[in-house]
Amino acid sequence: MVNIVHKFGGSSLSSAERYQAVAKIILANSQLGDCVVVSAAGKTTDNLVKLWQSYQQQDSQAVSDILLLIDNHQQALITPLLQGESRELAFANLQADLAIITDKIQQQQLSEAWLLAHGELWSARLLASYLVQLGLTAQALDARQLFTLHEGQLLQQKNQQQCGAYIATHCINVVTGFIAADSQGNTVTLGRNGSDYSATLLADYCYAKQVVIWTDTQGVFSTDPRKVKNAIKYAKVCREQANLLARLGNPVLHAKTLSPLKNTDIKLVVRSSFDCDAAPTEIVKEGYSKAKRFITTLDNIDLLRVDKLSSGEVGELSQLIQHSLHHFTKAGDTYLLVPAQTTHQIVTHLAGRANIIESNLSGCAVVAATADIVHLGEQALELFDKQSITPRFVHLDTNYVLLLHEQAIDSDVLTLLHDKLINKGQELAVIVAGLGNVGKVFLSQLEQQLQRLSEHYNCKLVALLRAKKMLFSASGINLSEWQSQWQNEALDYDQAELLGRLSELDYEHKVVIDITASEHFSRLYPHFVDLNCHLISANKYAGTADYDWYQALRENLAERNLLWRYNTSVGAGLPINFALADLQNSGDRISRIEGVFSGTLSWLCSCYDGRSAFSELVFKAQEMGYTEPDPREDLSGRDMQRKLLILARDLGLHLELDDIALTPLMPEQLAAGSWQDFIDNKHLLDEFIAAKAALAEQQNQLLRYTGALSINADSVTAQVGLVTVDKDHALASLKPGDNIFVINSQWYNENALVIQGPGAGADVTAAGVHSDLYWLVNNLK
Ligand SMILES: NC(=O)C1=CN([C@@H]2O[C@H](COP(=O)(O)OP(=O)(O)OC[C@H]3O[C@@H](n4cnc5c(N)ncnc54)[C@H](OP(=O)(O)O)[C@@H]3O)[C@@H](O)[C@H]2O)C=CC1
Ligand SMILES: N[C@@H](CC=O)C(=O)O
Repeated sequence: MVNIVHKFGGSSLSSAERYQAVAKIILANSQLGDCVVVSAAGKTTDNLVKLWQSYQQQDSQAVSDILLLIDNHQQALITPLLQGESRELAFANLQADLAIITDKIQQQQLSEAWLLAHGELWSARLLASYLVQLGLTAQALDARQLFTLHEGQLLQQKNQQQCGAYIATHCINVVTGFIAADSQGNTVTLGRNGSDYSATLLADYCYAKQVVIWTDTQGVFSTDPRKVKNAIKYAKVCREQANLLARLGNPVLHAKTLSPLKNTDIKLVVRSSFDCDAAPTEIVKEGYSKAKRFITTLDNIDLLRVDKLSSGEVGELSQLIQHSLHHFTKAGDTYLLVPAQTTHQIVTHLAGRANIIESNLSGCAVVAATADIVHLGEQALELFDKQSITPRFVHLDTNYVLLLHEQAIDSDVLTLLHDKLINKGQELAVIVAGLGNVGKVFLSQLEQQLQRLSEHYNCKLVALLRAKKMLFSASGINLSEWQSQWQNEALDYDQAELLGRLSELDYEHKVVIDITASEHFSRLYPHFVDLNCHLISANKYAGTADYDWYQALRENLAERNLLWRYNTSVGAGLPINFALADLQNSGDRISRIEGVFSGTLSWLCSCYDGRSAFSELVFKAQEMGYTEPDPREDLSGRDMQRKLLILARDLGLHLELDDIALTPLMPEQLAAGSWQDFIDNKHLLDEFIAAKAALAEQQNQLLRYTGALSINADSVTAQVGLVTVDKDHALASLKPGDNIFVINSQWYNENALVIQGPGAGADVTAAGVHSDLYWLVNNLK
């Protein structure tokens, strides 16, 4: 059974290295029975077209030059790819083909389509032989055996039978794109982008599940990414919009390509063969994706008014000029938008029924949801007015607006237009994990905050996750009644379901906000990144995971242009990460960070005076929401050790957690066992602290838990642990619960930069997570 039909265009096969890359893709993404449709390699079709023209002009010198060029090019592909007998056979076949072509030229019997077909034939033969050499079972198939047209119409039943007969289930079928046969067996071509069409036809005839168009762009973008740097690549586009874009001249997909998929469930995917890791665009059935916004530019366009134009006729004209055409009705008249170089052909064909209304115009079409289109049209006109661009023709339709002018739209104007019309329409899906102490406060402020953010960006809360349950609503959870929605609709927590739901989310951006304290959840970050999610973490586990994992995560994020904020993982809401980033970005070199980085330990040390047991204070700190879910994470010094590691890595240091020396604030035997075991043995903690405090008191000193990171030219040292300080020391008067970060750098050398304030607590931490979300939204703008 055919599972996938892959299609590789000419640029994907332009060199021997590209063939190798394509073979790798096939190896990784195919199973036996799948089809691979190929175009002519690199510039082969252009060369064959030149050969045809030279033949027609009877320019024999040019004919032999081009034949030599073609021969050399094919040899340059065959030589490095094939070895031994298969290389010899490929050379022999090529020479035989060139001899027949030469013979037909001499006999004046050359036909254009037959000649052009060689490009695809050579690609299919070479790729199939190369796959066989790599150990795969593969066969090359000539699509003239599969697709027959009679008077320009596909013979559907016959073609389906032929596909059934020739497509083998035991091998990879490498099929020539672009070509078919007529009912007499003569070669015909399927026109511009014909190979894409071959792929979707084949998928339809073979009941394939999916067509993957491997190309040199990464997918379908909101506008031309070569002209607008921040063009958005969409993960999903519905067929109706893809069709409209194709008719309006968007080069990624041709309207014809989509036609065989009508009324089928076949998935169409556009992927880059040059960057296989890049997320693709999926073209989905109506209703499976929300309408997106696009600006597609038009150049050298003529506008014709045509009497009584039927849709069938538009198809015929499109076939005639080998180009998609768009027609529309305005005030009872039918208009046709045509590439200026084809106007003559069309006007002649329509024999007096077409009038040229405007010629040689440029402009753009803004495509969007019906509800937005009037507003977007007005905004576009306003912007053009400011740029002194006067429209010659404007047409507002249900899901697009067409604006044609004399001046071409340069990339500066297109960027402005894109910022104004497209970026504003983007949506961010917010997924919140963790509804504990901090998460609940964060959520209680979210409705108001999303309102505020909506001035910059549309954000919707689409998922809430807890340890055992999760709630999804792709269209947005109503924040004023999320509790009842949770009660009625929350599902059992299931990791596969969670990842599946995230992958289905049809938003321009997604962010997972991790307010759990779960190491297991942090281990899902690479999956979230694969699903194109930005990350915000209050959770410290990912930032302190082993270095290789951490580094791979960072690299994956960077490759996908995704952002990761984790300001609250150190110092709760204090802007410590901002400050360090700022200093480094301004060229400063940080040499030391020291201080108190635990709200819990700060509060415990400051409040302990021996009058109440230390363990009672621990329970109080837990109640106040300062501690980690298991307060031993704080008492062990581990939480503070994690914070120092996060800061160290932010300074570019390649440290692991255990590179930071640690002395705990509790006896070692309390670390093991359950929290109840700890409670049962709390006297051990009380005695441990009382003894330390008494010793300190003898020196007229106090207990403090501090950390320090020192970076010298030849060494880095880092530790967290219990110290004693004089009663007049700055740390002695630290407000209970406050953190303090004392930063020395090249510029803050003698006189350190100090950041101080509450370092734990649900309110400040939730505020810090909101600050990260605000930062993210601003950076998405
Ligand atoms: N408290 C503070 O002052 C500060 C805390 N932080 C960090 O914020 C995070 C949250 O702290 P806090 O709110 O106090 O912790 P809580 O223990 O109060 O809340 C943790 C939440 O995470 C949920 N959870 C646990 N495992 C998973 C999982 N696998 N998937 C989804 N949800 C899960 C829990 O679910 P359930 O409700 O079902 O148990 C709970 O809702 C921690 O990482 C902490 O280090 C950072 C700065 C300051
Ligand atoms: N338990 C932590 C909370 C913040 O990270 C602390 O006390 O600092």
